[in-house]
Amino acid sequence: MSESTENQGLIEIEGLTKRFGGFTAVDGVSFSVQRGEVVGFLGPNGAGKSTTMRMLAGFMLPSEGTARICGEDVVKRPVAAKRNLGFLPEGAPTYPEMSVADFLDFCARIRGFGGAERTRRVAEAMARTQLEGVRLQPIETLSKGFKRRVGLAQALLHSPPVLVLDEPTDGLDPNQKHEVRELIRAMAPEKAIIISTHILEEVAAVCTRAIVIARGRVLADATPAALVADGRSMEEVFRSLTLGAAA
Ligand SMILES: Nc1ncnc2c1ncn2[C@@H]1O[C@H](COP(=O)(O)OP(=O)(O)OP(=O)(O)O)[C@@H](O)[C@H]1O
Repeated sequence: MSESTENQGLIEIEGLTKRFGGFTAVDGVSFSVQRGEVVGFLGPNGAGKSTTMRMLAGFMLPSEGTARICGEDVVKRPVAAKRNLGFLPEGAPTYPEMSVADFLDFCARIRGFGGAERTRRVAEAMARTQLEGVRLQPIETLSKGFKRRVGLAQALLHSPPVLVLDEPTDGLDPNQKHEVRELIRAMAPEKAIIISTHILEEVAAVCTRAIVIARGRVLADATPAALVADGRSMEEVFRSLTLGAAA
């Protein structure tokens, strides 16, 4: 990574736009994320959070605009960009018939790890997401929270500097939510992390910055403390921003 890339931020999004036919789901979104930042991506259902994250992760082509990870354009240099990225998509991991251990081993192989290094990485990812107890169970037989954690383990396998996590605590019980938040906090100093969430307390608990979007547009981009500086609760701020946009 060059010095100029380091100064630019590990994530750089400029004018990102996605149209589905005549409908604009993401509308000129721009922001950058530096190492050490945990950005909470907030917005009502259908605001464009997952679509933005999918474009950033190179899983969906933008209609306009660019996204770069560690300076690498996700459309022009997808392999280089994805090497530096861990992505937790919405929902459950694919390959439901595979066991947790086999799935993670398969992901590690695709990431280019072999031998003892691959074994070590799979074991470490399972330990960090507390999956050892279900390591031999087929993914399709797991509860929603466990499936989520398999997805998270897959995103962490290669220790990427950038993490894009779409609702990482969705479906987890309170103890597991706590564990995942602790894990995100522990990794934060070394990485640039974006998490989408509907849980406003999560933003105060783990995020250094909050970006609120509605109807595909960024409505606020500030620290959680700045958003509630006038004495309102995070819920009140969220409602006034997003209901205003829907009017
Ligand atoms: N493949 C697609 N084809 C057509 N419309 C789509 C497609 N994917 C997303 N959309 C629409 O784009 C808008 C944004 O969806 P998106 O999933 O990004 O929202 P979100 O903020 O992640 O919502 P949620 O909080 O419910 O997960 C929605 O209106 C959705 O119906």
